[in-house]
Amino acid sequence: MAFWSSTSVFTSKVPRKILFMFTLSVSVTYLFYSLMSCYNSLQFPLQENYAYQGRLVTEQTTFVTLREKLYSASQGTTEFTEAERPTAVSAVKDHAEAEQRTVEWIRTQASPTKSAAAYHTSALDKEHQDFSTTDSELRVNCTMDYGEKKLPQAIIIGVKKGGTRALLEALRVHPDVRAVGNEPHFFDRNYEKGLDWYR
Ligand SMILES: Nc1ncnc2c1ncn2[C@@H]1O[C@H](COP(=O)(O)OS(=O)(=O)O)[C@@H](OP(=O)(O)O)[C@H]1O
Repeated sequence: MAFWSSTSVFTSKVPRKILFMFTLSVSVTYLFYSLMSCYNSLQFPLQENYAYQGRLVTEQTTFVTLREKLYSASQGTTEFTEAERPTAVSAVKDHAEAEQRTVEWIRTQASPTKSAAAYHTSALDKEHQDFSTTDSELRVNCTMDYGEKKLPQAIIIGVKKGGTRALLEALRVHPDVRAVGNEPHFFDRNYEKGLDWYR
């Protein structure tokens, strides 16, 4: 009595060439869908974004280093040299002034009437309390690599091909605007990662 495995019956009836083509097409299809599903993680940022992010990290690192040094100096643990002190103080002051100017600008732009201005001012103050990193939190929340992490003060929302990238690049030109390098897609793709990821 002869025993035939199902595989040998299959291969004996179907030409090997067709079987090979079928296997190949299934593999290619599988590979294609795998690439499509992880398309986002495979998206490489543009070269200029690398350059921009490099500049951003350098600036932020310098600022945080100076700020921490100043804090340490105020606590009496770090000594600035006479040459370093004026530069450090003015860098921190410039950054703080830039942040203040941005907040003032938002207040004036977003508040056409006096009552609305009062409303927005209190709302902004509340938001500042809720979301901003305080000086005491700064030492816990900031990393030396990425600087001070904050939630955004403005969000660009738009459909695909709606020109959001052009708007982002135009806003980025303003010296007081700090914009992300790539679109973070927090609300549509990364919402479950939470606010800590978003910062
Ligand atoms: N001002 C203005 N007027 C007309 N068209 C404009 C404008 N700004 C950007 N664009 C065009 O918008 C397309 C890019 O949109 P997005 O940045 O939203 O693209 S993306 O979906 O985020 O990838 C992109 O279109 P395509 O070149 O066809 O891709 C841009 O050329």
